[in-house]
Amino acid sequence: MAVLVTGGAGYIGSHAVLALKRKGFDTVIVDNLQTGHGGAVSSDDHFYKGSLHDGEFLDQVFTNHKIDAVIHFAASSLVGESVQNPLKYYENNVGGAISLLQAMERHGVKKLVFSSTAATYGEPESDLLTEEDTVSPTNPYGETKLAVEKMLKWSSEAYGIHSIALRYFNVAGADPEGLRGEDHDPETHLIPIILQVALGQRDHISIFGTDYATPDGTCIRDYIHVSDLVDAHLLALEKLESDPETTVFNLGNGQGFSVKEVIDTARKVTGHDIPAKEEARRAGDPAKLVASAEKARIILKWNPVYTNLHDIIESAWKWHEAHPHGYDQETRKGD
Ligand SMILES: NC(=O)c1ccc[n+]([C@@H]2O[C@H](COP(=O)([O-])OP(=O)(O)OC[C@H]3O[C@@H](n4cnc5c(N)ncnc54)[C@H](O)[C@@H]3O)[C@@H](O)[C@H]2O)c1
Ligand SMILES: O=c1ccn([C@@H]2O[C@H](COP(=O)(O)OP(=O)(O)O[C@H]3O[C@H](CO)[C@@H](O)[C@H](O)[C@H]3O)[C@@H](O)[C@H]2O)c(=O)[nH]1
Repeated sequence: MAVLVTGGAGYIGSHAVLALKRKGFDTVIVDNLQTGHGGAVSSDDHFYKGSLHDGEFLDQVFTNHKIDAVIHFAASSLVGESVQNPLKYYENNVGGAISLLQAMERHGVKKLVFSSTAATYGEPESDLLTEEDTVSPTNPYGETKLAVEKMLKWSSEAYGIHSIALRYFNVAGADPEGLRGEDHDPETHLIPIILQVALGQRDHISIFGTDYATPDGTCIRDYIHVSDLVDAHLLALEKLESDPETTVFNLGNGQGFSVKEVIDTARKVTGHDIPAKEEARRAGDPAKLVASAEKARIILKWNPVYTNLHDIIESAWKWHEAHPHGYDQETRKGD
């Protein structure tokens, strides 16, 4: 029995594949490499290059392998881009999930773990967001993820496809053994951009907005290490095995850091100056997103290891120093 990982050549998906294999699972990867990398796939992986939108392609994958469960990472996932091009997000995230669920239904696969997001909440009504808080996204990306969560609820009732949606807060860091890391092109995420400045690949980091209602005026986010994050997926698979209830969990560290605090911490980690320029707000950004992950800690028995921002940035820095051009120089498979 294998776990199908959609988006398994992407940042988080490739770390999940490693974690699954380290636990002895057989894995199958589906990815169209629109933002993923052949270099993030091992030569011995079952890798299918193609799109979720292609039902016949998915049928082939589900026919070739006995798939027991799916972890669905494949999506478009940039807040700012989603405001500029919302239909791309509805097409890829909602359309892709529909096509995947239809294929699962055709092939009798009943377990799904879904990458959802803190962006489903919108402007928070409380300091620590729980799964009970109001969901009211401030950007199309969050809307599409919320739409999929709702589809999953109805698909559970109608087709018996049970799922766990994991609402990630801001994911950062790299595989502790250095085998995978974060490489987006163009990079838009705060921590890797800061590290590109430290590497001398950019002159400065832009701080998007200094007039938010936060202590230093910059946005606050809850950063979570990718290894801790993927561990929760394995626990979610176990939970679906023993108790197939469709539900949602937050994944974060419960501690918020402002953009300025992240830059300061990166200066300490890297020993570089990292010049910063204050600029206008980026559309779609809520002021503050910090998780209560109590539900995951209690029910999934999830116990994150990297609870310190310094350690998370240090782990990302090690990968960036070792791979200053990301996966570019590395062997690609499946191109
Ligand atoms: N990075 C974060 O901080 C964060 C936070 C919350 C949620 N998420 C979610 O986690 C998931 C993974 O994010 P990531 O940062 O690894 O992004 P990523 O862009 O690195 O990975 C996404 C992968 O999916 C593939 N893909 C996209 N559309 C596809 C399609 N139609 N068919 C086949 N493959 C397709 C891409 O090629 C890529 O390899 C996404 O669903 C994202 O919304 C990420
Ligand atoms: O050059 C930059 C890049 C980002 N930021 C700010 O840094 C914060 C974090 O931004 P970023 O790293 O782009 O992450 P988010 O926009 O918070 O979104 C990430 O985190 C979400 C969960 O909170 C996920 O759903 C998204 O997929 C993922 O991209 C935001 O306030 C940005 O405005 C800057 O000030 N300068």
